[in-house]
Amino acid sequence: MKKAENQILVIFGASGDLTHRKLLPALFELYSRDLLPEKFQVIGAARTPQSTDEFRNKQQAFISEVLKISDYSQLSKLADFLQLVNYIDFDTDDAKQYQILKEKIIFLEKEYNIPDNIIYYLATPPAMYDIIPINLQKCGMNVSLSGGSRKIIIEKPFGYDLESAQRLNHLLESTFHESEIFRIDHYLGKETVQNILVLRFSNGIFEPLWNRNYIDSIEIISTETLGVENRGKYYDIVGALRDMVQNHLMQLIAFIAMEPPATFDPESIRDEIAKVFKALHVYSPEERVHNIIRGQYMEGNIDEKKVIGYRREKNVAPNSNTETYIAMKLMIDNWRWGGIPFFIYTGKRLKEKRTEIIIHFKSTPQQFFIGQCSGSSCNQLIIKVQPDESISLKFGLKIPGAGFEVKQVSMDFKYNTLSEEKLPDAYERLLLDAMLGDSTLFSRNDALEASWKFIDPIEEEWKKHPSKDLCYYKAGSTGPTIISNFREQTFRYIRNECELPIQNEIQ
Ligand SMILES: NC(=O)C1=CN([C@@H]2O[C@H](COP(=O)(O)OP(=O)(O)OC[C@H]3O[C@@H](n4cnc5c(N)ncnc54)[C@H](OP(=O)(O)O)[C@@H]3O)[C@@H](O)[C@H]2O)C=CC1
Ligand SMILES: O=C1O[C@H](COP(=O)(O)O)[C@@H](O)[C@H](O)[C@H]1O
Repeated sequence: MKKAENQILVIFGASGDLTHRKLLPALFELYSRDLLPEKFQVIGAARTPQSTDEFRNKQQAFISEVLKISDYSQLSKLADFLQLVNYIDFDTDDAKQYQILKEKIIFLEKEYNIPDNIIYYLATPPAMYDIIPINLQKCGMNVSLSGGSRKIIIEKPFGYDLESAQRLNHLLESTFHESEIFRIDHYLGKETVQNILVLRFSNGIFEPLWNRNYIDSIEIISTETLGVENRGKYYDIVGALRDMVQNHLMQLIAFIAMEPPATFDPESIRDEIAKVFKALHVYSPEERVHNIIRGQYMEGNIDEKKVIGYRREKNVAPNSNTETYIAMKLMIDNWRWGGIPFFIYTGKRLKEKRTEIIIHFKSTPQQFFIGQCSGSSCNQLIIKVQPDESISLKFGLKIPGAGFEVKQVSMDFKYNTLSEEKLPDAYERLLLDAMLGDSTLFSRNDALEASWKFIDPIEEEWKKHPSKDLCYYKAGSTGPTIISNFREQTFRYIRNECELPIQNEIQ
């Protein structure tokens, strides 16, 4: 495995949730697998006053809890890793403090003989995504005068709408080169998501079938049992459409729907992703009513424990109309997918945590056999992204005995049969790729803007009619929607979960 160049990683927002739950555990895993650069230092920066030793002690506790480390050798390895981690008190808004950060970087470069290669990670609230590049530029920290490299990783949400995304893109591109900008979407770091590309482009049997002639419809399901946790303030402004659909689920759609790239290099792949987003059918207001359903969770039970409704969550407006659930039919207006619906479902406080892609193939032209998969097609390809990662192909076979009765059976591949090792966390892969300068699994500006062009009209419509058609569902349920009839491909509310009057049902 190729090693990244020697470098320093600066994490802005180092005292926050993302750093201790994802970034530092991922770096420790890379360290344990000897994948970090030979010479490497981390500088954590945030306002909370604390010494490097205090920061290391806190991270020791966090990381061992997150990774469930208890044995002595692992704990001692963790202590060694934390020697690479430093902390400075830092306010992103205060331009003078960047000079102190610069001096710290120069000190570490000299002390550990690290060339001037710096990677900045923005793990702060999104409101700081513009001030940090501006101040880095003011202090000359966005370029290296000695031929070293600069990179910047930006967390989601990347913008709030098309205009803010364009503004942020413009600002970033005026301070860093596009090849130095890494817009992270952690779904692309998931092993099972990357495998969609390998499944499609290394197996000759799927490509001839992978189009409107053989595929009937595609479902993408991403449900969670978690509520908004301590992120009410962020979530109440954003909602499920911006939090999950605009980024993660659209990336899944892109991997399923994209054309084979000319070559397997980052730009060719990202060209194809952008083309999918540009081909998304933007609904007229009339079409929208029939193709998008939004919901919000009420109180209910998750794992037999009572949980509160969304409107009573901390930092959520008591009369909030923010959606915590989306069911949506998308169409891609191109030659491969014209007329084929992509159904997506995502929501919080649902019955189970599950992310899955189901490719429904068309049925045979005639159905000869009794029980032929209950009248619909026998053939589905199911890509289980998480948990229990697997790929299954479903088909119909004869039940032994007299006659020709058909039963749907399954050929299953489970990831845990491939290796004893647990699958790496998405952030491990993405941090490593960014350090290596490989942008394949990061979003490009044009694709992002195209995705906002699809999302914006929906949000604008909801802004005009904040509570219209908002449907409520009980926490712990399967949500308010089913596809009532796969052949007609229409959504229908599940009556007992939705408080909408019957006449509002979507036919
Ligand atoms: N947590 C998660 O699982 C995910 C988070 N994200 C994104 O990552 C980013 C960080 O999220 P998260 O860690 O949850 O947020 P937190 O609120 O937990 O952390 C924010 C961090 O920013 C620091 N900060 C805030 N203001 C300033 C400032 N003026 N100067 C310097 N540091 C500042 C805070 O520390 P202090 O108060 O000490 O300054 C803290 O370290 C967000 O943009 C979020 O949307 C994306 C996907 C998942
Ligand atoms: O980015 C986000 O993703 C998580 C879901 O991620 P997963 O890897 O657990 O599927 C979601 O809970 C969160 O609201 C969203 O901001």
